[in-house]
Amino acid sequence: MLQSKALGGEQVSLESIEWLSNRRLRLLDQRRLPDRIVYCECSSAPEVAEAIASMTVRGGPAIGIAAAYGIALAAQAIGASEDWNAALAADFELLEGAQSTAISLSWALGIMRQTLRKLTLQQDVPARLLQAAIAVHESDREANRSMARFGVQIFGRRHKKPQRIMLHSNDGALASGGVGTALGVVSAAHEAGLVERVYISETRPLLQGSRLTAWELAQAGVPAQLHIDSAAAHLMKSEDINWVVVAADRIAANGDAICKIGTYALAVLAMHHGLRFMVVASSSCIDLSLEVGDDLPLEERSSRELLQLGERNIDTGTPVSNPVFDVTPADLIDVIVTEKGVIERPDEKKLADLVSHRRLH
Ligand SMILES: CSC[C@H]1O[C@H](OP(=O)(O)O)[C@H](O)[C@@H]1O
Repeated sequence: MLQSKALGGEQVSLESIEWLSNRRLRLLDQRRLPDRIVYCECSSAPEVAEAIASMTVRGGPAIGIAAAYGIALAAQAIGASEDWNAALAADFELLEGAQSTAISLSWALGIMRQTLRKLTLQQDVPARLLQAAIAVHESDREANRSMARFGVQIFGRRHKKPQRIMLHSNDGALASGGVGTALGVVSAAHEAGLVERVYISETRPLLQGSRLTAWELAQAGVPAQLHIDSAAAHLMKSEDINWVVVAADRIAANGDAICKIGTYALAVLAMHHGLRFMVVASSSCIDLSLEVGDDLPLEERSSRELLQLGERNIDTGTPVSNPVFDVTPADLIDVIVTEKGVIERPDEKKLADLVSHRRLH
């Protein structure tokens, strides 16, 4: 069990998602962290869909796991049916529509659909769907461990001295079913003595970096400092940083990575300043049906995220653009770390090989 302390000092589990025995899904409300520890309990698929849309639960893998449990909740509420596909159709559609960028959502729901197709009416469908959701959760936990191992090997193999690493957004335990993707690699590398310092960008407008990553790394005892997003270039120029390490919500067939808004800028800056650029994501994030990253419509969120400053409304009537993801071209990515192995200088063939094999190494 991953533990952490809230700002008030009480011990808190970093598990952002927990299935409770009374057929409820408990979510750590990530909007309230780090100063408030608030849980919300879902008992239906619509409640889970709302938790995803409102970013109560966020982060690609965590969203997929929550959606899988959402189907389990729906099946338990139905109890018995002569036609489970029809009975669950609306819940699947609602959950699929809750977020459109993180492929983990559609991937997890695909696993649930696949499970349902293999079940017969003589079987306990609600129980089997819950088992499938638990398996989705556990497979992500294990994938995180594999990615952390592969990432540490890269740092250990290439570098004699501990590294300085820049992070963006939050891709740790809160955003996953285990230790996280990019943050899992960084935490494991720190335990191996391979991290000198981490530079965390606050990640406006929802501050995934300053609220969540800073909180996770403080609990892990990783030396880190926080900066505003627009300080990244200055720090790369003046601080001898070695790596940028990020997660991806989706990876196109040619290796373009769709990640949190601001990641593309960091990749361009990393190229200019001679830093290496690592993307950490499970192989299920690779979308071979998406030829290039720019083919994916990028999500925009409400202008309120920019115009509501605490109690203050700073709306001047100026039109707002609030894209929440962007595309980092494959040629700016040095290495993609997945649970199956590592791809250096990603390209279409290497990604297709990775997807078709159980493991690369
Ligand atoms: C891929 S998991 C972490 C993922 O979460 C962030 O997005 P959001 O906070 O909007 O869910 C960011 O895109 C990271 O890539």
